[in-house]
Amino acid sequence: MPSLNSAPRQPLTGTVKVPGDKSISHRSLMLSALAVGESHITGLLEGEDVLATAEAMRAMGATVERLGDGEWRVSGVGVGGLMTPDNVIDMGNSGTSTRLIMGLIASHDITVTMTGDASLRGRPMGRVTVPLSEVGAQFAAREGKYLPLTITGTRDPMPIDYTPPMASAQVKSAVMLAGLNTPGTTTVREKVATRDHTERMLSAMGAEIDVTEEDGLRVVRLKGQPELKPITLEVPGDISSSAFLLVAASIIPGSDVTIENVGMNPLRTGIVHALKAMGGDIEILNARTLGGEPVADLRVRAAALKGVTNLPVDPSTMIDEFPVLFCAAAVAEGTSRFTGLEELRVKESDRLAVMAAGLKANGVELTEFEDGLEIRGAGGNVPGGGMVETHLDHRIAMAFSVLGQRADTAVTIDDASPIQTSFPSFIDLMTGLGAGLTLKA
Ligand SMILES: O=C(O)C1=C[C@@H](OP(=O)(O)O)[C@@H](O)[C@H](O)C1
Ligand SMILES: C=C(OP(=O)(O)O)C(=O)O
Repeated sequence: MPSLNSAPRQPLTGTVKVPGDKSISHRSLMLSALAVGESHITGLLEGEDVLATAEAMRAMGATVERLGDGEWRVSGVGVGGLMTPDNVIDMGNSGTSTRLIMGLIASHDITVTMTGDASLRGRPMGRVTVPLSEVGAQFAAREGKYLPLTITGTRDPMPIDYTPPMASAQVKSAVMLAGLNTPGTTTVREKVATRDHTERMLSAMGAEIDVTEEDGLRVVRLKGQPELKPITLEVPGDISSSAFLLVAASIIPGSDVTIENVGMNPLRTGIVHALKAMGGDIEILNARTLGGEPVADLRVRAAALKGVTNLPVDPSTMIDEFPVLFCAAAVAEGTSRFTGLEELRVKESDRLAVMAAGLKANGVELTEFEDGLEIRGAGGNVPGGGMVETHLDHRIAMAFSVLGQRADTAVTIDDASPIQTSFPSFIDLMTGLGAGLTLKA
């Protein structure tokens, strides 16, 4: 369990690319595994979460091969062609792999047992077992809702019309993916629009998928049992990974960083708007489209950030970026107040409680609410000197690596290993730009 020491070194300067988008990488492997023919993917994120998806799709019969750095070839089994794996599948730390693959299995006549690490085994699965039971799948889960869990899909799936009670792209996608091998039309009605990578990719692969606005809801309808065409896809850089660089360069005086090829799907760009609302200096350059998704280069320069009490963005457009945004608020001048964030309590860790504890340990003043945090910014360096417990959460480890760059005394992160799940090159990339990050065995 290597710990990580974060202390200021020099301004961040340079031009970099971050690894491929995690959400798009997962979906590219799952959907190409169901296509008829050979798909070719470049820029795939080779973090542990996506590798867990690759292994699971292989275990269920697809041919998934790594050709080189980020370059993968997948031969699909066709919609309806998944097979029962000959062992338990281990999803590691990845909620997205678990919930989306449960959707795929639900409408296949196969049985799969899934497990994961201590973090994943504590995350709620009822949010997907409830709608997937309506489809006809059966579940045996620990305490009715946790991994390890055995799912038995049905040979006779029902198309459902489902309105998820929470804003979750994973729940929406699980239901849509179950709808793939289901006759008739599967419908999901979202109260709040969440990331639409599943919809975009299914449409690019030839599925009939239709998105409308009805009675204030975003309604997605998928016609079942399409033949999916294979894809040739270049995965854009992950804006959620870029967020650590955006905040770091904003708060470290003298920084000037350009991140090339960042995915700018409008349902993911909340962090850019949030930082701008705090006085951040971010330029969006060279906007273009790549593989059905908008991308751009982002130039970020240091700025004197101000606290924000009324964030002008929907939380779902930056849900994984709140830990690092809280660190920006800790350094900003004035008080920030973030609410409507109850979903953060069911991520890899309880991100409200774990961030509150780590910030307090480093001298930041704050109040924790049921659904958010109020953070009283230092208007400059935070005291630091604290030990942060990451609780197997990559975003916590990376957020505090960023905060340490504006601390009077170094910040220590107890365990850097979770960073491997989503951003394996994080420490090298940050130190290459000028950050002071040191791993301790
Ligand atoms: O669909 C996806 O790829 C994801 C959806 C989000 O989860 P929820 O659906 O639980 O909000 C996000 O936190 C996760 O990192 C990736
Ligand atoms: C919540 C996250 O991922 P997952 O739900 O896939 O574990 C994340 O990456 O921050």
